[in-house]
Amino acid sequence: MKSIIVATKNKGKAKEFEQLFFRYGIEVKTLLDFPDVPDVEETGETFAENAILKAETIAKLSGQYVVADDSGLMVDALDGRPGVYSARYAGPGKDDNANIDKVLQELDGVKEKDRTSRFYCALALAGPELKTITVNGTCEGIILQERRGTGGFGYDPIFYVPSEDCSMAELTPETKNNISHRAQAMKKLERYIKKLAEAR
Ligand SMILES: O=c1[nH]c(=O)c2ncn([C@@H]3O[C@H](COP(=O)(O)OP(=O)(O)OP(=O)(O)O)[C@@H](O)[C@H]3O)c2[nH]1
Ligand SMILES: [Mg+2]
Repeated sequence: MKSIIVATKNKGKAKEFEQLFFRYGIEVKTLLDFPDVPDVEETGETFAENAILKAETIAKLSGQYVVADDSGLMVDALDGRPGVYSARYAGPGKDDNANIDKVLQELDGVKEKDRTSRFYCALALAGPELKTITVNGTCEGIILQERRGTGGFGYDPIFYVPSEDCSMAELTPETKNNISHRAQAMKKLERYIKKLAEAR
């Protein structure tokens, strides 16, 4: 296998997956390369359900091996929100900035020790003659009072990573791809990816 489809229309994720799969010599195509493919509705109640939904739908359509990512931010003081609704937290049509504003507003007055949170990533691998595989990864952090850094995407500017002493948006792409929830999940998928890479 020289290439794989990652069933995402998120440019930030697409970039990260290009780098993550490059390590295995695999080229990534995303749904940004196939603009006519309709959105897969994320009707699941969990990250894993949504990742399976996206991977299996696109695998069926394409007949190829597909990885899908469903991920999000879970804030303890908000009972785990934004959670599976992370991409659309501030409402339909709103962007990353509006989502960040909503989280900061909801945490207004909450002390640092109570601003604990984590990013969660579920990955599903689906394809011909393959029982769909799901894995997950997490990354622990603290929600900052204000934005820091310009890298990454989504909630990265307000997500402080204690082990690196900076926000996720201040990390180099290489470091984010070594420590992130997505990187942790990819490590668990590694042996399956390697097998597929060798098989074709
Ligand atoms: O700061 C962040 N750093 C990350 O590393 C990260 N990973 C996920 N997220 C947030 O969670 C949503 C996923 O929702 P999601 O899995 O449905 O993806 P999406 O709708 O953006 O694209 P698609 O893959 O479904 O096409 C995203 O939009 C982001 O708001 C992140 N935020
Ligand atoms: Mg989505």
